[in-house]
Amino acid sequence: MTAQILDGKATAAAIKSDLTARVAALKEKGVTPGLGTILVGEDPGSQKYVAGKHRDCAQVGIASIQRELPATATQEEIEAVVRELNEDPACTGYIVQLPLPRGIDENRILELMDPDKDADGLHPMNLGRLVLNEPAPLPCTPNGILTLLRHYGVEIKGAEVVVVGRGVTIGRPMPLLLTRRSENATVTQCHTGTRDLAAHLKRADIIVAAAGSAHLVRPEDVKPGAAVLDVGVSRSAEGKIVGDVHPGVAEVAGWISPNPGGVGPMTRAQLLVNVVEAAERSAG
Ligand SMILES: Nc1nc2c(c(=O)[nH]1)N[C@@H](CN(C=O)c1ccc(C(=O)N[C@@H](CCC(=O)O)C(=O)O)cc1)CN2
Repeated sequence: MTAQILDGKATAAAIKSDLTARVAALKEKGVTPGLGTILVGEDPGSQKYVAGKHRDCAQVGIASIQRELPATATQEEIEAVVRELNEDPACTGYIVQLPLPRGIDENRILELMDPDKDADGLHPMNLGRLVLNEPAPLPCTPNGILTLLRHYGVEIKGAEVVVVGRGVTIGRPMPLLLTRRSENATVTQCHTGTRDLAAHLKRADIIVAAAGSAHLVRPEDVKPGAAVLDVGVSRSAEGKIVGDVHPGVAEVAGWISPNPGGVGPMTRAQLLVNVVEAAERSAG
């Protein structure tokens, strides 16, 4: 039997349709949400993701503020743009597209952001709030994954979840979201230091593969019926996306997120949710 598709594109479209109405209601109250993006360098992937974020904004009525700097930009030059967006009243929320070029202190840039304008939920204060179980904007990819699982009725409560990867945008925050009382999953975090990845994967009801290692999760590693979310992005010689999940996993899993068309569109939708929620808070 072939796995059911966790269709991120369709689910994101439904979220955007709801947000369009909420943005219209905000505008009637005199509040126009505005998303700022800071893109440093010419990485084609990052350029594509940022362009997608602004396309989404146009669709739902959010204003766009785009700042681009060359790959040669200094720490001080990037920080100056962060300060500018902190002060700009038209910018109600913003993101710094990651990764930043080598040599730039990413953590210092994130720390400089106004936490109330942090649309990615990656400011240390907001990550701390997540640890402390306080309200905060949630990191977009992990929250998008949860929304996708809920949308398709995949049982999270009590599930054994294996998260592969420990990056700041997905791997680190994902277990924090999954182990909240509202989710109540049991999480194992695997990474390059994990001794027997296959043994962990075989026990999982839900796998979140975010290692960036092509076809790391093989069909023989997956428990029949498991939900498998493919977050990894590697590129083939022809420039096509190759995920962390081998295509043969679709014959074993109960649910699978396509890549592209799964978690990526959910990441973008969740960013818009964060922007609209921040604007709604400011509108009172
Ligand atoms: N500041 C941030 N930087 C990065 C984040 C993030 O959440 N905040 N996550 C990733 C990149 N990312 C968002 O920025 C992102 C990745 C993928 C997609 C997406 O829609 N992908 C499409 C395929 C696009 C393609 O063909 O290349 C899909 O999966 O269908 C959106 C956003 C790292 N940086």
